[in-house]
Amino acid sequence: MQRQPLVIANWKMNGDRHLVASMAEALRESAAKHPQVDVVVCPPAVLLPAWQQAAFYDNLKLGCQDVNEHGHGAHTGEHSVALVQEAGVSVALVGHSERRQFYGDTAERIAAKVNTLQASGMTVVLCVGESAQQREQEQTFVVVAQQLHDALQHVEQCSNLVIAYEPVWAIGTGLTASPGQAQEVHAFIRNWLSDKFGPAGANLQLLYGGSVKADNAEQLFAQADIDGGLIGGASLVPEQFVAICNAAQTRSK
Ligand SMILES: O=C(CO)COP(=O)(O)O
Repeated sequence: MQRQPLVIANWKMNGDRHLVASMAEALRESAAKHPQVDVVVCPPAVLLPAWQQAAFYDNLKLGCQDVNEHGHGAHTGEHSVALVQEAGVSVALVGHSERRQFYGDTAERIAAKVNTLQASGMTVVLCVGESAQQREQEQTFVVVAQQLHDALQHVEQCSNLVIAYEPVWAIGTGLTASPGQAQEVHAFIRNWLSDKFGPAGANLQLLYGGSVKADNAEQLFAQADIDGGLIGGASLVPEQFVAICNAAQTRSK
């Protein structure tokens, strides 16, 4: 079965209403050039209403960068699944390395978030990836397998699940994994998912993230097990992001 290409913008703590307007317009204008590509934008939560107001096209969805694992209550500063859904969100990133490193996303919390999201029917984009030191010590596969195991240990069926491989050393550094390095880990992840979930696991969309730009996207997306990208810096520049969406379209041909 052919997997639909998918490109996700992670704006992190960047952007404003003007960028929402210019990005929405650029995407709308280019939509005809990437009709087979699912595009998701994950702005900071306060910009979700601005995105909701911006005109939409069929394959564009809204995402959030994180959610709280609890349903509601005294969790100052946090957003529940119900709150982000109210803002039009249907896709959530979970376990981004910045949240793992700096904002207390332990393996247990990540698993709890995955479970809460799965129960809601939202699409989970689980982020995994090794640090530079772990790669040097040849721990990449061990680390990625452990992260997958920890996050998915209570998950029995894998609908609405996407895995993003984001090597920490490639995020925001300009150091992209080579297509070969990225493919090797994606193939490993696909095997792992196949072992756990069977054919449905083997057919999940897998994304690469880490310094994807307009000029390296096509080569990365051409790899057998890479179905698209999770884009940080380049998702803040309309021409760059549109070019990356166009590169994903070539994959589906
Ligand atoms: O962390 C990322 C996306 O989630 C990748 O960020 P960059 O594309 O800026 O390296």
